[in-house]
Amino acid sequence: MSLIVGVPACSKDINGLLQHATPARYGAALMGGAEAMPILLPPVGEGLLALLDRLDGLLLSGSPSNVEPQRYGVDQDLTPGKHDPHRDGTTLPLVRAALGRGMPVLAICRGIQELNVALGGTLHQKVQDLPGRMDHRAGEGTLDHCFRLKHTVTVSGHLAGIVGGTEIMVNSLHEQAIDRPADGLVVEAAAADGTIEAVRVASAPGWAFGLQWHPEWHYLTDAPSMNIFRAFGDACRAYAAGLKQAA
Ligand SMILES: N[C@@H](CCC(=O)NCCCC(=O)O)C(=O)O
Repeated sequence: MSLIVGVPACSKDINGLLQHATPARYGAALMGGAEAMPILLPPVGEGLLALLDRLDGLLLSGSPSNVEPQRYGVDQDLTPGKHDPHRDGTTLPLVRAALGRGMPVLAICRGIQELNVALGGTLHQKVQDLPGRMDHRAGEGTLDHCFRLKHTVTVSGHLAGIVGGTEIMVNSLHEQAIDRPADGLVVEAAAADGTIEAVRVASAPGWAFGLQWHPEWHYLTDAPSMNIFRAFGDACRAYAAGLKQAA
């Protein structure tokens, strides 16, 4: 039976109509890399938790929108107008519930930021404005340019075993990043400027990682990216089998 991985959508105004959407490449990487079927989850809030029994994994995708700062106790909003409260109101409770039941979670870019906030951590709102930090934004140009492998990250722990090394090149398309990691998160990748690039949810019973970069963009041509999706698919298969055994 096919694995089913939930992908919460963003709430976007497209041509004057409120729509639920996420880039198709996340589903493509789930099918091609994890051998799982993606199912787009509308960002309708906590009611979505009722679907968790039907899912074998959860992928939190990237998005140009930022997590609302008041959700991590910060009043000053440095990116007004760049938020998606419907998505925040869905992904934060959803990822907590998924982690609690040991469901595999792969959180990418905005996803790692949601993961951290959901578990009680905080974010930098404009990393490029911090002293000593690189500009982690994509810059201008074609999509291939924006998603190019841009800087190295030093990888450790379980993730180093998954990607097959302790130093890899990653793309970089973000202005926000983890400031204070939530309790229970283990940092397993960092950029040379100290920016946290990956975490493992050590406090979760299941396979759960957050990545600040986008492995879905390179999953066909970059071994670390493919390894991440294969490991996620293996974790989802084991989770699904375990639930069947438990049933
Ligand atoms: N908005 C956050 C997260 C950035 C992010 O997810 N970038 C990817 C957007 C492009 C895409 O997914 O197509 C931040 O800026 O830190």
